[in-house]
Amino acid sequence: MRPSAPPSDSLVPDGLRVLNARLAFDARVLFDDISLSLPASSWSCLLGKSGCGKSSLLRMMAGLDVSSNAHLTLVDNSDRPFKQRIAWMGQQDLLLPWRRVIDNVQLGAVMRGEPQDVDRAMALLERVGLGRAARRYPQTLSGGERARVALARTLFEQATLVLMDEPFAALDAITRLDIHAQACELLSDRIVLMVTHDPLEALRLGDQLLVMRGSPARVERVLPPEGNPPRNPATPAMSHHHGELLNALTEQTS
Ligand SMILES: Nc1ncnc2c1ncn2[C@@H]1O[C@H](COP(=O)(O)OP(=O)(O)OP(=O)(O)O)[C@@H](O)[C@H]1O
Repeated sequence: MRPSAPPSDSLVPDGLRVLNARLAFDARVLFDDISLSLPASSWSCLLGKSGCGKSSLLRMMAGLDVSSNAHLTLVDNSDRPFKQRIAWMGQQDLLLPWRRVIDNVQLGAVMRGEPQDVDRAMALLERVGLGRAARRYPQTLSGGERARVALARTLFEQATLVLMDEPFAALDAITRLDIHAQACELLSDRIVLMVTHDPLEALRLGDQLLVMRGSPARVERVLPPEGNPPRNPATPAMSHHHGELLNALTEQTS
């Protein structure tokens, strides 16, 4: 296996630290004392066996109520409350079928009772290649187009931290490659933490690869391949890293 390093302890300027994350359901401790650093303008991909607590960790970071025995501290150098600086993108796009695409992009503003900004929403739709679909309803779009609308809605939020829980899992392989490239470019100035089950997706997009394993789970960093994301998945180096990451995911730890 390639050299791995424990999550860095240093505070990253303009980045984010998660400190002392703990989650238990009754007597079952999923993880305890997990700390990680998420650097500014970077993608961190979180992998691990089903049930190890990846989604729960993300939900805890989003400030959602996961368990009475859930705790973590988020630290960065901004004074604005975290809840105002977090965007969420999940496996389901959660587009409202009765709202046009342009209105779905602005949904966050509507729900918060803020003024809409049609020009900015339109500019974002143009950036994801869907300017001409602005007046359509979600059910008239393909899965890939819906995912791009969800991406535009995430961008509309102007959040510093973007939490993604398997956002591309439902897409076919080719559409996924396309949207990887787009998401990578459009979210390059954010702190992204993405849960994925797909090692190749993590290797393509991750500046940092975080593997949760063990019981209670710990987080270990696995070095990503050379080069900047989005990396070409069809290279010998990627195949090599793919094998190593699969090994890291399946190796048993106490
Ligand atoms: N409210 C709850 N009460 C009891 N157990 C729960 C509750 N919510 C989640 N769990 C358990 O916590 C564990 C972690 O769930 P979580 O969804 O975070 O895992 P995950 O690593 O994201 O899994 P997957 O990769 O399959 O999505 C699971 O075993 C789940 O059954």
